[in-house]
Amino acid sequence: MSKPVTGDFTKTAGWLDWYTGPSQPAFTLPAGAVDAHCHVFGPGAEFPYAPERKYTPCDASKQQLYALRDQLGFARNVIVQATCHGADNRAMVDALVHSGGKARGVATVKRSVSDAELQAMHDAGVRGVRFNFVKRLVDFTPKDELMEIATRIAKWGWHVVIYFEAVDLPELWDFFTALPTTVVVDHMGRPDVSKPVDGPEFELFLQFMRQHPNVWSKVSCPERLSVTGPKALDGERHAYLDVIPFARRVVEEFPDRVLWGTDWPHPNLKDHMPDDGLLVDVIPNIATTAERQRQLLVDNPMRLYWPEEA
Ligand SMILES: O=C(O)c1cc(C(=O)O)oc(=O)c1
Repeated sequence: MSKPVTGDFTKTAGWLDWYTGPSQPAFTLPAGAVDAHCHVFGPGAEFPYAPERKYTPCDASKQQLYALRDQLGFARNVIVQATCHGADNRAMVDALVHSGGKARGVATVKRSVSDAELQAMHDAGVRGVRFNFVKRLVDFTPKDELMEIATRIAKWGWHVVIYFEAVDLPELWDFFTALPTTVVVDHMGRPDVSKPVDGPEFELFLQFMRQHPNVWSKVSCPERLSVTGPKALDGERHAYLDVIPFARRVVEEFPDRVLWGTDWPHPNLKDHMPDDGLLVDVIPNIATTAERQRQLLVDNPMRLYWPEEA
């Protein structure tokens, strides 16, 4: 893979660029596997980063994403609008239309979005909107605006992706449970994995899924959630052992409502940048049978993003 650059923009201090030359995973992905959470950044010279962004990344282009897809053995991608592009979805949509049908997307929109714009995004392959509640990433959007958007996009059969921190779930519960669509939680609602997997905080998240069959979860981002590692670097094929009980619990209880994604190019990691090949090798530790792996990587994402083929 080519090296990361940042054209016209200055990266946030301490920014870690994505890992070049990832390992070949030891785990062979099932045929038709979907990387259901990844991003494109710019390139900034072509698709400028949003003025209201909270970080400036290195560029991570569609060509670089698709090279990674092919190397790791994924068949398709779901490209999630990154907050550094705000509600300007051009980079993500451009990646979709140049994917040869192998990518679908999740957008960020404002109340002012027109039906014609939603239809154009649908035609390009967008199938959801993302609502972000992580305070370091976005400014606050009133819940009535978000509910209005959710009600509108439901007409296109889209779903809502939510990103929040575990401590904020009680306050957001009423809003989340009132959403009229399928709801997909990013990165298991960011559990604090130094707390017990059977403790009250993670139990609340499991209750959220148990009580609401429209709620799905991405069991992604061990590299972001891990406290004790070991890191997916230097040939380590048993990485992030502290996150595995959390992800495995979700996969075992809700096998038909889980998704997995690389999260490439891994925005805002401060500690290390994982080798994406070694990150793929975490999958068989969280989905431990061939059937669970096929549900996680093929059946579930196909049902949500390519229902016409599933
Ligand atoms: O935790 C994060 O920093 C992060 C950021 C973004 C984004 O900026 O869109 O997306 C993610 O999935 C995770």
